[in-house]
Amino acid sequence: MCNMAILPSSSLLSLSQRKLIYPSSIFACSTQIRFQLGFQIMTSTSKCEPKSVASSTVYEVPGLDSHEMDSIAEKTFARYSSKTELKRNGKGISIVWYRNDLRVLDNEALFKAWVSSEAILPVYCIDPRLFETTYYFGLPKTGALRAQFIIECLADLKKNLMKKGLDLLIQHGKPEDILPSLAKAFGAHTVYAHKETCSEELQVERLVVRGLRRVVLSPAQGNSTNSSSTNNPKLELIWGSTMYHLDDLPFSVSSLPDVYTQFRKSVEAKCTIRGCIRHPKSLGPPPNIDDWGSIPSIEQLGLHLEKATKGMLFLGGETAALSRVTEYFWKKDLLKTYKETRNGMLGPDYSTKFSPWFASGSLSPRLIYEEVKRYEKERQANDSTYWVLFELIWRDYFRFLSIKYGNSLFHLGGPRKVEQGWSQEQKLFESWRNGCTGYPLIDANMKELSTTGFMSNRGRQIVCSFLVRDMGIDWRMGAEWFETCLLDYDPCSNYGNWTYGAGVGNDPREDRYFSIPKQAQTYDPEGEYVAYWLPELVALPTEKRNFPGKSYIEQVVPLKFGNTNRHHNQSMARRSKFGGRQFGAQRR
Ligand SMILES: Cc1cc2nc3c(=O)[nH]c(=O)nc-3n(C[C@H](O)[C@H](O)[C@H](O)COP(=O)(O)OP(=O)(O)OC[C@H]3O[C@@H](n4cnc5c(N)ncnc54)[C@H](O)[C@@H]3O)c2cc1C
Ligand SMILES: Nc1ncnc2c1ncn2[C@@H]1O[C@H](COP(=O)(O)OP(=O)(O)OP(=O)(O)O)[C@@H](O)[C@H]1O
Repeated sequence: MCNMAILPSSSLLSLSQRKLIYPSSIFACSTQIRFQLGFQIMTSTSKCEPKSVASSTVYEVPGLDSHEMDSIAEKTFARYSSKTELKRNGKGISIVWYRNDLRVLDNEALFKAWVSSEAILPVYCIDPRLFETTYYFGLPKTGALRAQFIIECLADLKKNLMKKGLDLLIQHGKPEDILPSLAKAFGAHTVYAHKETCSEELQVERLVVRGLRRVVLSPAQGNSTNSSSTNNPKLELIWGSTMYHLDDLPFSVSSLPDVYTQFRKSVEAKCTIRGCIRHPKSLGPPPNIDDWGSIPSIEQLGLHLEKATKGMLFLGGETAALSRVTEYFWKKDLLKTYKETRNGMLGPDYSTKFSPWFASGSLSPRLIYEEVKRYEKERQANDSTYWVLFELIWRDYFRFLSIKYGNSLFHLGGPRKVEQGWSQEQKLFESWRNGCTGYPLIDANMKELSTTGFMSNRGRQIVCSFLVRDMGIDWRMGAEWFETCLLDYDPCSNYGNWTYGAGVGNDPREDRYFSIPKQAQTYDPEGEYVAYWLPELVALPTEKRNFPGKSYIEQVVPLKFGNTNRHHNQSMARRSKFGGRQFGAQRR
């Protein structure tokens, strides 16, 4: 085992200190104005109306102080703990292998480990493969912003496990090396973990199983019911990443409908969502361990973050996740207007911002389901309260699709094996990645992504369409850049949405062109969003900010359909050359 020095809490960067650093060449955009003077942190007590947003505003998400967050977490833990006496009936030690499920609440792997043992050893492996490069284009596999977010998740998980009478063992290395050696050292009979669905993660699962097979436990340590003396620890994988459970689907996953609406209608009519797993008050004791390892700093991971001066700053961990739920649903009472605001781009409150915590597993979608139902009972039920669940069904759908379509999700032709010519022109791609295309709406979104690790759903659809349709660039380059940057990176949702956006997804009807002039007019009519990210546009009249002409950098490519004139809208009904429709407005 190789442990790194214990991280002093002061070395966890405070929210307002973060900014992703990339090699300077990536940001070789001469017109970029760095606006780093006198920024202001917005918290829940600040007025954060998008219209009055200053270019230097930093929004903490959630916008609550740590005292309030701790109190929210404590109350939520109490609400989601078991009200009845629960009994554990196992023997020996079991291991919980934490992966993308960095939470205590509604964690079935943790619960099963508790039931089946006398002591649980929770472990997280800092897998060096996560800090290598993306598959095709050699970009950083995990950017510094997401790495920092995960570091915070781990620190918070450790704290919450300790409150439950446990701890978190941090190990540096590959799970297939670490878990068998821990199972051997502790005589653990079972390793519990949440099941993943994409090939990189599945390969690790296979290697862990292989490693565990080589460990021989004594009959007293094992979980085998037969009398054989060759008793290996087992890997027990549990489904826990979706709102609808895989086993509850009304069809086998290989027969998953290729049209989302069919999937949604079918699960809504035929399935129920399971209640959250409720834990006992204490999950202890943990096994006796002298050195629980240390959470690495961002520098120890070989990455670097610069102090952030604008945009949203997310705090990792279950405590922050539960606090954001309380803030968005209960404190700010925003759930009731979600459907009207969800296509926004500026500020923390137009949408839930739950995705980074879903991706790290700090937040369970079933808990959100229960909270939506509670809100509907205690406050009101309307289209907006339903719509959050509607979007979560999309998330489920992409997860199930990743099982049905396997690696084709990552291949150029996608699940439909579409044959089409794509460009890999580096210069064009870099102008997109760096936010130097000459189209303010694209540039602002791309700068938001690299600065904060987040981009709105609206923005993601627009920049995806621009890259694949207007530039004709290989969509996997865009998907891999998202993989590097996104705090909420999830292979299923990311590659699923990219294949849809590129027109190679399983549903041929989801093949759409987003007209930038039309999108700008509809979603940023006064140029507030672009002016926030591109301060050089602030001085322009509001109606010119998205259409700055010569006062902004030159456009790197013409638009495929229509010009950049803001009155452009006549040609919207034309069919695209890709066979797809051109969309000026909302996707769904
Ligand atoms: C090209 C592209 C790439 C994307 N990559 C990712 C990704 O890697 N990880 C990720 O979580 N989402 C991804 N999305 C989906 C979506 O943009 C984000 O989930 C959403 O913007 C997160 O913000 P929010 O939590 O405020 O969402 P809200 O609007 O508040 O929605 C609530 C939740 O519903 C789910 N959801 C909403 N829209 C989608 C969607 N289109 N697909 C899947 N789930 C959805 C998310 O879990 C989200 O947190 C991508 C979308 C596009 C177009
Ligand atoms: N979690 C993940 N995140 C990103 N990419 C993933 C993930 N899991 C699997 N992939 C991608 O799945 C693909 C698997 O490729 P691999 O070579 O193993 O299988 P394949 O189907 O034979 O592909 P190919 O024919 O392109 O070589 C790669 O593109 C890999 O990046």
